[in-house]
Amino acid sequence: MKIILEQTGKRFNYDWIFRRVTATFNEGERYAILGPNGSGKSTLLQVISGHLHHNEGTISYSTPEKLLSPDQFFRHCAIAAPYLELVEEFTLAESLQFHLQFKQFIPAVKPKDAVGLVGLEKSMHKQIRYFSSGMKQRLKLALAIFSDVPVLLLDEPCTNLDAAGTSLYQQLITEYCGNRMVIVSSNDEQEYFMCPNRISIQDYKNA
Ligand SMILES: Nc1ncnc2c1ncn2[C@@H]1O[C@H](COP(=O)(O)OP(=O)(O)OP(=O)(O)O)[C@@H](O)[C@H]1O
Repeated sequence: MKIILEQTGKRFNYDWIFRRVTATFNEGERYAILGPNGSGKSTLLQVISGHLHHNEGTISYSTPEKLLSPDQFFRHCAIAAPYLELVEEFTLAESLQFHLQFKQFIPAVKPKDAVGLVGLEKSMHKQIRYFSSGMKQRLKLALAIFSDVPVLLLDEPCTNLDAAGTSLYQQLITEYCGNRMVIVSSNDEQEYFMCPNRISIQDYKNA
């Protein structure tokens, strides 16, 4: 999978959040989008994911075989982000079952083992509405990182995690991301420790 942004810009009303972003995201590489609070990291990640439309420039998605239309890209990526909510009425078991209808897990992770890998085995039949914020985040990370897709998009992945949760996140990235493309939006080094490629959103302000 390759994602190419050319002269891409996004505005909300009359405010340009970023302009003229030209970047290539290559198969298997890891990228961090960096910048202070409110600078537009999350907006850029949402534009890349297709959740938000850009206002100028282009974004293209391609596999080695073909060009994908933007509405096909979601099948090839998994996202963990604070604004993507879990279904509160589901139990953990139901959440897992629901997710697996759309995206299978990587061969290294059997669905029955996934919950234990993120320390939630005791909550299998608890409704998500009764999960703590850190438990919800562990589940979001599991659903994204274990999904068998070539692109992982992670927005502030350690939000609400304690120190043990943060080291679990780092372990999951190290053990399960393999050769997949990972793009992290963050201002915390612990979240983007694995990303040699760094994009500063500040470079695209007032451009
Ligand atoms: N739906 C929206 N309508 C109008 N403005 C928005 C909307 N979403 C975000 N913004 C604005 O866009 C700017 C960038 O927000 P964004 O969430 O991308 O920043 P961020 O760099 O991810 O911040 P943080 O580090 O605090 O998460 C902010 O000024 C924000 O108020």
